[in-house]
Amino acid sequence: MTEPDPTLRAEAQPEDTDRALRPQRLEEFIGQAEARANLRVFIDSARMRGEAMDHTLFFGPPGLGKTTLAQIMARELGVGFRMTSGPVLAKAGDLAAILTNLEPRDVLFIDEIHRLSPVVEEVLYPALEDFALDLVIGEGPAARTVRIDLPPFTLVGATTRLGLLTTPLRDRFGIPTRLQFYTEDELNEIVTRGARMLGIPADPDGPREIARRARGTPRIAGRLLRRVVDFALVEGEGRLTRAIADSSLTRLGVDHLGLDGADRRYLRLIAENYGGGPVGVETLSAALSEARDAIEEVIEPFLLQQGLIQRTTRGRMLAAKAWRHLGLDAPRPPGQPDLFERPDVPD
Ligand SMILES: Nc1ncnc2c1ncn2[C@@H]1O[C@H](COP(=O)(O)OP(=O)(O)OP(=O)(O)O)[C@@H](O)[C@H]1O
Ligand SMILES: [Mg+2]
Repeated sequence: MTEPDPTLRAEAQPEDTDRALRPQRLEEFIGQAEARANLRVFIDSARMRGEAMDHTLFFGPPGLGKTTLAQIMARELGVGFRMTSGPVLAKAGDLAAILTNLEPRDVLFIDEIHRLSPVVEEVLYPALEDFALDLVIGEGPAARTVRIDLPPFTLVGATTRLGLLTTPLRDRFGIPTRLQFYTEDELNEIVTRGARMLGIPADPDGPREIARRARGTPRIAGRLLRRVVDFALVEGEGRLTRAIADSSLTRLGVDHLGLDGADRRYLRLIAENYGGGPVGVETLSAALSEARDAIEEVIEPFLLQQGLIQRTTRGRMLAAKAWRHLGLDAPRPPGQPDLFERPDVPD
C-alpha cells in the first residue's frame, strides 16, 4: 500500500477543508449524545437566567468536534465568539487585551489550552473566578496591584491532552466534557449528510464504507468523503458506491479498520523490532521519527480504543487483534505452552 496523504490525518489544518460540513446548531450535531444533552440543559439554563454560561472544557482526540461545539455554544447562547489558542498567548498582556474587549456573556474559546504559559495562566485564574484582572503597576517596592472588573464571560477551553492541564486550571471549569470516538452509525449519518451537502448521489452502503474506515473521527470522515467524491467523479460514474469507496480508500492507504500508513508503521515496529513489546513511547518516537506528542495524541488513542494495543507501566504492547490485523503470529511467551493451540482430541 502507498503512504497515505498526510492531509488525511486528524490534526487541524490551518485551512479547515471541512468547514462547509460543520454543523451550525446543536440539533444538527450528530453523536456525543450525552455531552449534547447536557449542553442543551446548561445553555438553556444560562439563557433563562440571562447569565454567562459556566466555563466549559472539551477534551479528547483531534477532530472529534471540540472547536465545532464551542462555536455552536456561542450561537445557541446568542453571544459573541472570540477565538485564540494557548501557544498564541505569549504574554500576560495578550490575554488581558482580549479579556478587556469582551462583551458581557461572550464565549472566549482557547484552543490547545494545555499550552498556555504559566504567566498567562496566572492572569486567567482571577478572570475565571471573579471576572477580574489583577494588573501590576510599577516595579520594585513601588509596585502595586490594581483590580479591574471584567464583563462576565464563558471560557471554553479545548485540549487533546487533559493530563497536561494544571490542577488549578482544570478545577476552574464547571463543565468538563470528554468527547468520545464516534460509532460507525454516527459517522454513517455524518457522511450521508455530507454527501447530500456536496450534491453527490450515494448508495446507502457507499457512505457506510467511509464511516467504517474513518477512525471514529468526523474530521477524517469529511476528508475521506471528499477524496472518494473526487474518484467517483473522475474515475467512477459520479455516484458514491461501496465499490468506489472501497477502491479509493485502499488507494489512499486506508485499510478496512481505518488504519493508515502511520498506524501500521507503529504496529509493525512493535511487532517486528520489539517482539510485541512492552516498549517505551520515547523509543517508538525515535524509531518512527514522530514527535512523542503526535504518537500519544493522534496515533495511540484510536489504537487503544480499538483494542489493538495496551498501555502498561513498562510501555506499549500489541494485543492479539493487532497481530491478526498485521497477518503475523503472536510470539509464544518463553517457557509457556501455547494456550491457543488446539489440544489433540482423540475421536
Ligand atoms: N458531530 C459532528 N457532525 C458532523 N461533523 C462534525 C461533527 N463533529 C465534527 N465534525 C466535523 O469535523 C471537523 C473537525 O471538527 P473540529 O474542528 O470541531 O474538531 P476538534 O475536536 O476541534 O479538533 P482539534 O483537536 O484538531 O482542534 C469539522 O470541520 C466538522 O465539519
Ligand atoms: Mg479544534
